[in-house]
Amino acid sequence: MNCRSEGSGLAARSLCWGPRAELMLVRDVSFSIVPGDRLVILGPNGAGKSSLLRCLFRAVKPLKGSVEIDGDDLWQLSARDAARKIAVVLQEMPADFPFSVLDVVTMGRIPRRQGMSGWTELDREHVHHALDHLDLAHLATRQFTTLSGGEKQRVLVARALAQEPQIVILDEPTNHLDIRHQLEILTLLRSLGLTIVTTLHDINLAVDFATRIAIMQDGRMTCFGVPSEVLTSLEISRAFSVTATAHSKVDGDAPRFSFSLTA
Ligand SMILES: Nc1ncnc2c1ncn2[C@@H]1O[C@H](COP(=O)(O)OP(=O)(O)OP(=O)(O)O)[C@@H](O)[C@H]1O
Repeated sequence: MNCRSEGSGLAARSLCWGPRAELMLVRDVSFSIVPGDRLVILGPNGAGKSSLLRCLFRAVKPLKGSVEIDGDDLWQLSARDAARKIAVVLQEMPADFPFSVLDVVTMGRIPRRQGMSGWTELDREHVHHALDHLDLAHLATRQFTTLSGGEKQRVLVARALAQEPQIVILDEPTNHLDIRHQLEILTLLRSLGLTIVTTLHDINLAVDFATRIAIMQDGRMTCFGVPSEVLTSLEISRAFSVTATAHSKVDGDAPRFSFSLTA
């Protein structure tokens, strides 16, 4: 079975959202990515990154503006169609979550289920393929709550893959992962050919992973573009209020950075 897919285009048009009209957490955000793009959203704590993601995967409805998938307004799609197109990997998971790893990954198939029918052979194939892909087959019968943070993270990515989405949206997918698993998960995501939108706090990981970078500050997208253009010492220093020093820029690639507190 092949996990590769085409991905979908995704766009935000003058997007605004907040829990109430006088508290806007996403302010007039516009961007557009094409199928197969990997957009990394960077920004300081509280900049509105997770709030923007929530708009993109239809958890909250924009107060103004719109989100489009392949030119279609996200809110004109049925919830089921949206769930088939977009898979989401978040941090939060209830502590009392009495399911096995196999159960959790199988949940990724729910948007693909026909009526009240049981799981098909195809469903099982996708689930086992996703478990194998994330090196989780040996944990299939374990209770999800007994896993380490890194193992849980891999299960949630496997659930997303089992869904056969065109777009995967992830909030800090490398949290809890050791450096090897961070690199493995980003390499895997990159190999899928899907459209990916993710937040990351590690700017140097973002350099290698992203085809597009966005920087958010105070609810606004202050920069958007290819990593080599957006990730400059000046922009990073400005956004994060630190001194960012660029190292070893080669052949038009974005450089790596080291950081220190600004005196
Ligand atoms: N429902 C809400 N009501 C009030 N304030 C909220 C609500 N949701 C988020 N906030 C606040 O809005 C700001 C942006 O939150 P958000 O989680 O989008 O930021 P973030 O960039 O993802 O931050 P982090 O990097 O710390 O995860 C934060 O100050 C947060 O406390």
